[in-house]
Amino acid sequence: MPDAVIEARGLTKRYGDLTAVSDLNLEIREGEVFGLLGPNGAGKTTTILMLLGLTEPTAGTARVAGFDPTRQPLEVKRVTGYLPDNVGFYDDMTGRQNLLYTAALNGLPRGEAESRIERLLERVGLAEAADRRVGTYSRGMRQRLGLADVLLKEPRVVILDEPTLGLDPKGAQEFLVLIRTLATEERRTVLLSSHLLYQVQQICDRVGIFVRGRMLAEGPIEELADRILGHEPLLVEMELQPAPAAAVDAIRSVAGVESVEEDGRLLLVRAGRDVRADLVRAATAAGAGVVHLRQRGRTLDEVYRRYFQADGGEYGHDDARSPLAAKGA
Ligand SMILES: Nc1ncnc2c1ncn2[C@@H]1O[C@H](COP(=O)(O)OP(=O)(O)OP(=O)(O)O)[C@@H](O)[C@H]1O
Repeated sequence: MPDAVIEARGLTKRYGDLTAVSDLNLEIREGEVFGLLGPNGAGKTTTILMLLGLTEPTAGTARVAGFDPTRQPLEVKRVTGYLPDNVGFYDDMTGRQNLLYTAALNGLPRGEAESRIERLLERVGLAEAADRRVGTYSRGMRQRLGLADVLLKEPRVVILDEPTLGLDPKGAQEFLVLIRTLATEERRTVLLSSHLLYQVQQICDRVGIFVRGRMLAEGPIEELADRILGHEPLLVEMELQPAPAAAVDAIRSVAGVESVEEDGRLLLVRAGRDVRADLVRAATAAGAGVVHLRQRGRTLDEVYRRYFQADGGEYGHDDARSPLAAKGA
């Protein structure tokens, strides 16, 4: 791919017996937002550290803006802004002072630094809090200051590790919109990692699903859904109260319904087409009340779960460790 800004070929990292990243192949184009998605310990941070030249791969190669992170770490650093999952600032200094400090470290002339910082503080929504001590900032404000810090050197590539971690839903949403503009308005290339599929999928052009060091699938979310759920029947769960036997028979005879199973108080209806409206009509006509109806499958939730199951089913729906448990977080 000629215009790939981030590239990995067979990238592998082993720590003793543990393979943290296994044979990763990846190409991210200019102006693209790519989400590396997977549960804790999947190997996302290790991948990022290899791309930044902060840890050496055991095998394989990487390129960032044409540079080899292992051999040319300084060149990679010059064109890449990195926001780690735990960004550090001097708490006794104000937001503006922290940015001035970074600008000085990067050798930016004072006048240029001041005007750039003014614009960035405005952009990340910190203009009013700029002269407050960072120690008084919320997690969301620190993240926004982190983004301003990353953008100071106008990087071509922006890499963010778990950028929405610890943010409330509104803060996360605002921060994601800000990240999206880096690609859409400025053609920067963005790689972010997250275990919160629901949060980040909305701004990613493509995602890679990462489990135990391996990228199991990669592409736009809709394509992944088609690939894994493409020809499957729809599954609808219903709860009826009252639930006369005649209603279950009526549901069975709705055109397109392939099977009806009873699972406690739930009816699981499998169908070859979207039969939801017909199910409600049939049940109601037979004297039932529909108190719950939900379509299972063909949702992102299902796509994610299937990839984990395909990998050995480590995570179930109700497992607190499951990425799905964080849904809506
Ligand atoms: N320096 C190290 N030495 C030994 N093992 C390590 C080291 N760094 C990471 N690992 C292991 O490599 C695996 C991948 O870790 P990594 O931090 O890349 O995962 P992650 O997907 O970023 O997860 P998290 O969201 O928890 O940071 C984990 O099993 C981790 O324990």
